[in-house]
Amino acid sequence: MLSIQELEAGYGESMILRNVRMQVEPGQVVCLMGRNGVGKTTLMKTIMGLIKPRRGTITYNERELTHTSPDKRAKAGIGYVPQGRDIFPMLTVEENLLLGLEAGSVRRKGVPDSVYEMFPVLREMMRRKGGDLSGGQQQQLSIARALVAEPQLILLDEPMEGIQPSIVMEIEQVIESIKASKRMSVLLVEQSLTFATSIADYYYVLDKGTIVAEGSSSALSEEQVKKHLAV
Ligand SMILES: Nc1ncnc2c1ncn2[C@@H]1O[C@H](COP(=O)(O)OP(=O)(O)OP(=O)(O)O)[C@@H](O)[C@H]1O
Repeated sequence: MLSIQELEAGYGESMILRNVRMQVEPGQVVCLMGRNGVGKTTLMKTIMGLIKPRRGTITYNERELTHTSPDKRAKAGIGYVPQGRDIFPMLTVEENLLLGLEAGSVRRKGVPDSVYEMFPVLREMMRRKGGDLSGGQQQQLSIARALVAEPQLILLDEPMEGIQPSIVMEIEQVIESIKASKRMSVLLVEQSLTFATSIADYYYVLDKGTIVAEGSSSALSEEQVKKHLAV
């Protein structure tokens, strides 16, 4: 479904990603791991079209998207939840979610019930301002906002970062239920070995802008993680 070949991208003169190859198959949960600063966010942004690659191709559902705009990629069915929680603090939870509808290609008036079923707390807080939610709830809102557009592939950049363990579990459950629904693929940046081996199907390790290890998550050993991820 998503296929990346020989991708090179960066900022101005500085090339961050070199010769990146990656595949995400329909229904797969793929975990992208790597130390701080190796280029994980740069890769997610390049997939979403926020950074223009210098070389290589990005193909999605047999369509080449390498040079298309971020909104065309969103309309093609790619959802993106950036690192940090970029919700609109002055808008209500419901208004934040309705904005998510604009991104996709689905014509719908309201927030689908399935999204509130995944995040019951957002239904309870529908009329509250986004800025009044706790950090974990804002993270749930930012994932839910991407889901209302009903993407086929969702990119999640460190969704578990800096949130309390109980919310981490809720977000893991959401990812598990996305996986169980078999309607969406997930590509997420996550450092936890437990997550990578328990929920993800496949993993990639990025180091200095290139993929240095990959494989089925069930075969991911602590030794490999230590080798590639220890600081
Ligand atoms: N806007 C930018 N302009 C120039 N350099 C940047 C910019 N954003 C990131 N970089 C550099 O690109 C490199 C890769 O950063 P990136 O954020 O992709 O890494 P990361 O693996 O996601 O790290 P982290 O886990 O800390 O988020 C870093 O050296 C960073 O300093």
